[in-house]
Amino acid sequence: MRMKRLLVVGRFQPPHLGHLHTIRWALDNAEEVIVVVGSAQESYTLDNPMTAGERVEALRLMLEDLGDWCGRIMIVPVPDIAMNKVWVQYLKMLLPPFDGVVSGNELVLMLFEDMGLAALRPPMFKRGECSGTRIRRLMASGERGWEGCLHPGVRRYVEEIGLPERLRRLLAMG
Ligand SMILES: Nc1ncnc2c1ncn2[C@@H]1O[C@H](COP(=O)(O)OP(=O)(O)OP(=O)(O)O)[C@@H](O)[C@H]1O
Ligand SMILES: NC(=O)c1ccc[n+]([C@@H]2O[C@H](COP(=O)(O)O)[C@@H](O)[C@H]2O)c1
Repeated sequence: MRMKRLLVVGRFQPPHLGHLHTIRWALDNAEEVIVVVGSAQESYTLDNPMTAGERVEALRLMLEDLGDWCGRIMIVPVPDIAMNKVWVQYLKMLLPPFDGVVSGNELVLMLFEDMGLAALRPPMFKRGECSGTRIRRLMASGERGWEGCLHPGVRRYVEEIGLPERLRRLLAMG
């Protein structure tokens, strides 16, 4: 049965084609999708180089391709909290009502299941290539090979904000 509203949770550092695949999959399973930009307080670190605002902007560029579907998607940045047990309650306070989550993250799936909500694991898309960790590692070491995992709009955007250079400098700082 199609649900009313599902969350897609991630850090989106940066948003890549695997994420686009998962958001499409969530839209097949729910009338509306809320893309939760997690760890919104983080920026300018090797694991979380982009600000929440930059991630929101990049996601919007990527989701433009979904055309009319865009009206069914909300993007909400959410800072982390120290207490995992009440995280889903915290999301309930911040967001419109939702039926469950789409995620490949074990902790996220467990926290939603324990609250009696739907916890759906999406199929992976080119996981070997489309991984935030891999993309950031290549950028930080000045290598190419990450471009094909990004939507053209996101590719242009990360070059505009100087993300590869930011990662190189963060790596050099140690
Ligand atoms: N290649 C992929 N195909 C489909 N879905 C993906 C893919 N990569 C990530 N996802 C989905 O996006 C969610 C959030 O992912 P996240 O932002 O952690 O991306 P990531 O590439 O795994 O990043 P990182 O390597 O930095 O942890 C995951 O739980 C998963 O559901
Ligand atoms: N206690 C919390 O704030 C809490 C718990 C579980 C997941 N999260 C967040 O959800 C997101 C999950 O995304 P990833 O799958 O990219 O790790 C992360 O930003 C993570 O920090 C936060």
